[in-house]
Amino acid sequence: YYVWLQVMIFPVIYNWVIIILRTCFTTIALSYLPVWLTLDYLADLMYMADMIITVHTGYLDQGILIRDVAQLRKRYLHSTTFFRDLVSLLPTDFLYFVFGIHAPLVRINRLLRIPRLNEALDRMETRTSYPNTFRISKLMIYIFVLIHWNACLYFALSSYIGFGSDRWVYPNMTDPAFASMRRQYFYCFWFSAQIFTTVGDTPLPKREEEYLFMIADLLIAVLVFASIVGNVGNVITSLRDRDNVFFPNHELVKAYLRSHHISKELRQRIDSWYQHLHINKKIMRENEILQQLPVHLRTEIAVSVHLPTLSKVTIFQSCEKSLLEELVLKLTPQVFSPGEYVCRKGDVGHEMYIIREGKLAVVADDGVTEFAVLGESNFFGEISILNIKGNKSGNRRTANIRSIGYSDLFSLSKEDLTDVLSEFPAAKRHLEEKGRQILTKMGILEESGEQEEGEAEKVETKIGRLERKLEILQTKLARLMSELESSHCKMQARVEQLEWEVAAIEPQLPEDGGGEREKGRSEGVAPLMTGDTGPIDSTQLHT
Ligand SMILES: Nc1ncnc2c1ncn2[C@@H]1O[C@@H]2COP(=O)(O)O[C@H]2[C@H]1O
Repeated sequence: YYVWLQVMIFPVIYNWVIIILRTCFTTIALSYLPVWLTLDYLADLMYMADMIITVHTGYLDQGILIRDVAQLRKRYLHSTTFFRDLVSLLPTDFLYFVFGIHAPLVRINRLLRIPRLNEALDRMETRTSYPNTFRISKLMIYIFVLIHWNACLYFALSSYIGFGSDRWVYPNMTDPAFASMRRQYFYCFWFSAQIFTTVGDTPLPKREEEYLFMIADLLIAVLVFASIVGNVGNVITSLRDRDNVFFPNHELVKAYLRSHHISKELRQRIDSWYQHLHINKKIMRENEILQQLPVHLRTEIAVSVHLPTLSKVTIFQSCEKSLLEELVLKLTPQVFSPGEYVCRKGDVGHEMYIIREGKLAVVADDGVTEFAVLGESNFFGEISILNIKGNKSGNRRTANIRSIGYSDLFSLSKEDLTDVLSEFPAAKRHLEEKGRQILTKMGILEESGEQEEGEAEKVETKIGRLERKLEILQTKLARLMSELESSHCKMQARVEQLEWEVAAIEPQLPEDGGGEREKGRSEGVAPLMTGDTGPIDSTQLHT
């Protein structure tokens, strides 16, 4: 349907441009008559096909897609669209027999199909990846059609007043320079464009008709001019807004730095950081941008953008997809400049980092000795946030990490990491193992801590086992309770039934039946009835 809408742009624009052209420029109309007639009927065929396609196009009714043709037909036939479509296809061409073939104005009803053009352009605008370019192009098309109509009307008015009768109208056709068809159209278009762009370099009108034409044109021109300015302004604003959403606002930061007399060197570093972001299209505020989307779509986007990076990270390679999906939404992009420290030894750790791009060095306190170089898909900063048992440095950073060039990292906060790892113990063990290796190498891992940890682990396993057993026992108890309850209910029903049966037998017993009963009682037989009508209770029955 979307493709068809795009196809429909052609016949609609054709009618909007050509009908008025042929009406006003009779030479153009008559010279290419066979071409125009062919195109006319081709456009009519497309109009017809459009009506058929509309009947077969489903629509959403309270979120449900209706595709039933009977329903679709009913809806279309009862709509104003159908009426308008029908009028736009009325065979007004028969009026050629009355007004002659040189009166294409009889087809003016074809212009009624304009809503189709608007619908097509609206849909394209929402789908295009370049909405601003599209908006400007759309505006240009509208302005072109407007100038074209005005050009045609100017030529028609000139013809009515008389070509060359004064300086304002179209020059006399006897002048060979103005006789050709192309020159006629281009001159009129140029004249009309001059008015609409408010250049105002047109000859002064002489007659009242000319004044009226100019006044109407100038009024429209004001609107055209305002809409051009407004639209272009909107495009510029939306481009700036987009930049401000994608990247931190540079202008604002610059103004702040200036007002606080920040050193030139630092300002330059900040400028080059901004430059790096823009040139390499490093979007810093992904989470904010995607915030407006529903969670499932946000996850899908984040997964498709970042999963390739995450799945290259060793600890996450063996992880389930669900862990990565959870993780991916919690990552915050960060960019570090050359020579900048990501973390310094002894600082309290609040987050760990995954390297997306770039190189970072693990450096000694002298800032020169490099212990290791970390590259793409490596991670660091996990030791201080994992609470590894026996880690002498506690929650402090164990090393200095410095960015060699520009480095593009993902940071993951301690809270988010703890959240995710609580559900994925295998990944936690993996991370801790790597941390422990580094700590052992550095000699800052207490053995007793490790043993303690081992014991703690054993206790944890035992607790886990006991918890599971307790759970099983609880389930069994619940089952027994429900069985007991159901047998109790059955018993009660049985007793009630017996009561009714006894009550039914009672009146038929012989007179001395009471004596028998007394006898039975004295012999120790449990009584079934406490009175003549009173019910027995279940405890009595049990005894
Ligand atoms: N020798 C090393 N090789 C690789 N990474 C290291 C080395 N030493 C420290 N790190 C990492 O550097 C990080 C500094 O902060 P953390 O102590 O939180 O966690 C540390 C480790 O992830």
